[in-house]
Formats: sequence, structure tokens, C-alpha cells
Amino acid sequence: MAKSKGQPAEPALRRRRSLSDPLAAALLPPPNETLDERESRLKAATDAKMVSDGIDEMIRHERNHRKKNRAEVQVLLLGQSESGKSTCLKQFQLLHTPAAFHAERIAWRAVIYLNLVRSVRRILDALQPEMDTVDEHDEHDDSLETASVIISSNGRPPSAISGTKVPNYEGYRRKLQPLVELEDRLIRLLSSPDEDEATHFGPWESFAAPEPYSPYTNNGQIGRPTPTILIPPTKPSSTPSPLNGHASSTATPSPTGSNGGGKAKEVTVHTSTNWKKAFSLGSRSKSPKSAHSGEIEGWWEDPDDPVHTLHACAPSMQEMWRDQNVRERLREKRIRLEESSGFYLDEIPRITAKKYIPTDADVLKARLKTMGVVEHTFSISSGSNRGVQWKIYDVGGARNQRQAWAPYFEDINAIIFLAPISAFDQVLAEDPHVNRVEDSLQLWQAVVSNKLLAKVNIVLFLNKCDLLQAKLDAGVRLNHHMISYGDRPNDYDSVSKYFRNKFGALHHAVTPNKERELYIHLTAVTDTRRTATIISNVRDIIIKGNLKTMKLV
Ligand SMILES: Nc1nc2c(ncn2[C@@H]2O[C@H](COP(=O)(O)OP(=O)(O)OP(=O)(O)O)[C@@H](O)[C@H]2O)c(=O)[nH]1
Ligand SMILES: [Mg+2]
Repeated sequence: MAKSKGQPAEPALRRRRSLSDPLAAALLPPPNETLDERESRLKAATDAKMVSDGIDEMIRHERNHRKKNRAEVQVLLLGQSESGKSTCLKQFQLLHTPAAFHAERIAWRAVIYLNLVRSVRRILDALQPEMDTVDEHDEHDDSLETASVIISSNGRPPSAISGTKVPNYEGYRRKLQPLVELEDRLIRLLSSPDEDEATHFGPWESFAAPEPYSPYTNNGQIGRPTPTILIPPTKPSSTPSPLNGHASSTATPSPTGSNGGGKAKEVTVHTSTNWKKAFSLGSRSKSPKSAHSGEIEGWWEDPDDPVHTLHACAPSMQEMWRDQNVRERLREKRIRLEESSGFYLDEIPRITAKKYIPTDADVLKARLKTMGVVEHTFSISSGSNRGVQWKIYDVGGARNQRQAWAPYFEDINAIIFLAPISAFDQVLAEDPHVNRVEDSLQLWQAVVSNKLLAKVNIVLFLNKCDLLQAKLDAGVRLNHHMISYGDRPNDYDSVSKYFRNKFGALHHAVTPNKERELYIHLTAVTDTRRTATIISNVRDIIIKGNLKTMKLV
């Protein structure tokens, strides 16, 4: 066999490397290789490369296939305002991204303070002597702020039965005056414009009458709407507020007007604002380090921090909340603050302490109305749902927010619908003529009968069962508000069973997909332990339902 001649000399570099690199040395052609040997070596190399490329291609294909079919589950949280959607989302966060949840606890301080200050103002509004003479049309005026404390009156205006005088009213008003300024300041802090995300106050009109939904947003592109309403300002008021004593007449978001022209609306921060930044640890204190070590400077060292005003007003707040005349007056006006969202009046000393850090339970109780859509993504690293990517969407539930729901119907796999059944004796903040459970039923009917959602798994949370139990125990009768309940027993088991059947029957009657199984849970989504168990059941149900749907398609 002829020896190969004139072979290109090996580059010096390759030779040198081959001496130190055993793999390169092994791959080098033998020094006295013949032409035939070289040919068959190269052919073998080409064949090997083809096999290797084939394997690579198979791996790539498999990876793409896996990616395409990667389990991604999109869940939409639906329900009326204050049904517990955002609280439910917080539970998902607490369960799946606890570190992020805990890191944000400090930021919730502002919302908790605001909730407390607003409860105080609601009491002062209710104590105003002039409120005794409001006419019947104003029956629900002081209830517009939040639905939870509006009790349907059954024909009798609260003003007709009020009478208890609170001798200390003027004193409370004077001593709690600093909280007025604080309320405005907290709202401003929460809504302060972020450099990246423009924040602006929506005009009053746009809050009251939202634009009809149009899919053409974002410069004419079809897509999910981008709601723009942020903090609704109060209408300019010429009537003094019980706390500040002077008229608020600017477009600044001052929720302090309480009667006359200025109606206090619930504070809303648009989800696109970076409100958490404003109060996160370190954004305000000079030398942010650890919140737990006493030697380190924290927000309590900052004389401008809201905690100082709250701390100074704490004894007066406490005194007012413990005043039996005040309690009687609230009872007469059917204002049950204990049941309302963001209730912290029973914990004034703890919440107003200088080094107060919100607990998980405090954050779950905090009330901030949602406007826009909040998305939370997580994946589960162990168990049967391993590797599944979850996307949970939390939407605003108030009537003027519901037009933003439909664009999410297309891609979602499951809906968790929350209906707060404790609200059977309450009316909507948006429309005091509508009972809240009636509204939930109507909303439920609209969702479960929707053809676009025919293949979507639906889980129903009959929520706020803790409040339902307390309400029934306190003797509030369901049949006074829902005649159809008749003379059935007014206990928790019977009432919850009644609601379960009512919602279940409605689904059965109107669903476009008779095969769809409905899962109903009695929940109190502020209860972390119980909710964690329910959430993990729901996750399995959704995954199973998803697989079933995928096979059916
Ligand atoms: N006691 C009790 N309070 C609850 C429960 N679920 C929610 N809440 C409280 O009710 C208030 C309203 O809950 P959110 O989760 O903000 O309601 P939402 O459905 O997101 O309301 P919007 O954002 O207006 O649509 C919060 O203060 C919660 O802490 C519950 O099961 N029991
Ligand atoms: Mg919400």
C-alpha cells in the first residue's frame, strides 16, 4: 500500500497541543497513515458525525416538544370586589414564594396604617352629631367607602334609630386631628410616581363611569386592556371633614370628605405602580440594614415616618374604640367595623409600635382594592406537579373593573371563583340597592354559562366562612335577607349547605358543558393553614382537569 505523500504538515500548534492534551493526541491520525487508511478514517469520522448529528437533532426535537407541551397552567381569580381574590393570591405567594412574600411585609406597613386610620375616621364620621339628621337619601352615604360594613337596612334608615350622644366626641376629634394629614400623606406615598411607571390620578368622572372595554389598546394593538385609573380623588368638597375642619377643594386624593359633596372612596393603587417601593425597608431610612437588630438605624429613627403620628395618637384611638357610647352609636348605625376589611382596631398598641413589622396574618388582612391585573408566576419543585409553571391572574372585582376580565378568558385553564357568603346581609359599595350575595350569584351565572369558558375548570370558593359563622352565631338571620331560605335552621352547617346547593344548582342549570365537574370549597382565605391544604387540592384538581381536557381536544 502506497504511503501517503505530501500530506500537509501538522500545524505546529496542533502538534504542541497534542503533547499535552491526551484526547487531541488520541484523535490525531497515525504518523505514517496510508491514503486508504486516511480515506476510511475520514469516512468513519463522517459516519460518526452523522450519527452524532442525528442524536443531537433528536434531543433538540424532544426538547422543543417538551417545551411546547410544557405544563403551564393559567388560573384566573374571579369574584366581586372584596370577595378575597387578592388575599387568595397572597396565600399562593406565601405558599410558593415565601421569601419574596416575607421581603414585602415591611412594605405593607403603609396599607395597614391606612386601613387603621380609615377605621378611625369612619368612627368619627359616625359620631358627628349632625349625622343624626341626614335624610333618607343619604342612608348609605357613609357606607360608600367599603361594602363590608353596609348592612341592608330592611326598610329602616339607620339615621331613624340613632340617638346615643358621645360626650367625648369633640375631644376625640381634636386629639385625632393629626391622623387626617397622615391619611392624605399615606395615600400620596402609596401612589407616588415611580420613575419607570407613570402614575397619575384619574379624573373623578373616569372613576365613576369607565370607558367601555375595547380590545384595541396599546396604540391600537389588540391585546389585554391596560387600565389606567389609579387613585380616585374625592370630589371637591366644601364641607368640613370631622377631622380636618377645613374644606378640601383640590384634585389631590383627599379621602377625608365624609358628608355633603365629598364622598370617601376606597383607596386603590393601580397594580402597575411600584407602591411597595415607597415603603420597602431602606427606601426611607437613612441607613437601612436589618429591621430586627436594635442597634441598627431603621424607619423609626426617621422623624417623618408615619409611625410617630400613629404612636402619638394611639392612646386616643384606643380610648375611643373602648368607649361604650361609641360602640353603642356604631351599633345604632349598624356599622360593624369588626367585620370590615382591614380591621386593626383591636390591636392598636401592636400596630402603632415604633418597630412594628407586619406579620403574615397582618398582610393577609390588609385591604387594598385592586385596579388592573396582578400576575404571579411560580413553579413547583417537588411532588406530582413538579416542573409545572403556574400563572395566577388577580383582577379587580368592582363593577367598573369587570370589563377587563374577558381578554383573559381565551388562554386560561382554570378559574377560582370567590363568593363571600358572609355578605348575605350587605349591599354593594357600587350600588347600595344590590345585595352582595345576589351580585355574586349573578356574576357566577355569567361566568359558568359563558361558552368561551366551556372547557375551563372551575373551582368555587364559598369564602369568608369564618365571618359567616360569627354572624350566624351573633343571631343574624339569613331568611331576613334571602326569603327563599324559609324556616330552615339558621346554623352554619345548614346555611353553608344551602349556599353550596344554590351555587351548584345554578352551575348545573346553565353550564354549556354538562361534563364539567364543579369543585366547591368552604373557605376562609385569611386562614393560612386551611387555605394551604385547599390550594394543594385545587392544584391537583386543575392539573387532572387539564390533562382530561387536553385528551378531549
Ligand atoms: N375574615 C375574613 N376576611 C377575609 C377573607 N377573605 C378576604 N378577607 C379580607 O377581605 C378584604 C378584601 O379582600 P381582597 O382579597 O382585597 O378582595 P378582592 O376580591 O381582591 O377585592 P378587589 O380587589 O376590590 O376586587 C381583605 O381585607 C381581606 O383580608 C376571609 O375568608 N375571612
Ligand atoms: Mg383585589
